[in-house]
Amino acid sequence: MWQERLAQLVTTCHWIGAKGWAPATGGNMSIRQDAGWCWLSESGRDKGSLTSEDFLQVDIATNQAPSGRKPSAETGLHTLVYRLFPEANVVLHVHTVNATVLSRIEKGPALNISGYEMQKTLTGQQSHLNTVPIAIFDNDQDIDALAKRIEQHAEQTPLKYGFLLRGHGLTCWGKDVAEARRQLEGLEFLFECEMQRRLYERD
Ligand SMILES: CSCCC(=O)C(=O)COP(=O)(O)O
Ligand SMILES: [Zn+2]
Repeated sequence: MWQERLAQLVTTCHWIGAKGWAPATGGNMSIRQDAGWCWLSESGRDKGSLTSEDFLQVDIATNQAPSGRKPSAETGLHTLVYRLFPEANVVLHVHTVNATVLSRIEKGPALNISGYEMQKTLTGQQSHLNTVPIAIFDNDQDIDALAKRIEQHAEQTPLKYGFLLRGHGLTCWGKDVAEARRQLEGLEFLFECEMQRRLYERD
């Protein structure tokens, strides 16, 4: 089961690379194996040309990789998602221009998306009239501290779909590769719309 999921993830990484959403080794991707383990992209790789050999098994509770190779520098954010959301089986982190810039333009704690038909690409959303908040966290080179901050925030305000790291990128997830990929593409489309709207409306 997880082997098939990993093969699908590799295909999705190539798609992400072709989109230009993981430039210059940016981004990282993972799948859940089971309740205790996940498979994460190796740190420093070009994420657009990964093979299944470039994924390392990681303990979700401890962030340790038995192989001794170095999983993503942002492993702690992937394992946090797997701990917070038992239904999440795939995590995608990308460095798109829209996520990077919009998360800086928006100074508040969330990007509120409303008024777009494409919101319905996000699981459970049925109307453009709803507001979908995507939380934004200030970036931090200390991933343990960042993960703790996100975890504390999530205790008060549940996260949905993903979160933005200010000036850094988007992390999103899904129950399977298809859902994570659809939501990534949907969010990126919505971010592009919001960038353009703010440019033209000077919001
Ligand atoms: C190369 S961009 C800086 C690190 C980063 O934000 C990222 O997403 C890639 O880090 P990794 O260790 O997963 O290669
Ligand atoms: Zn990153």
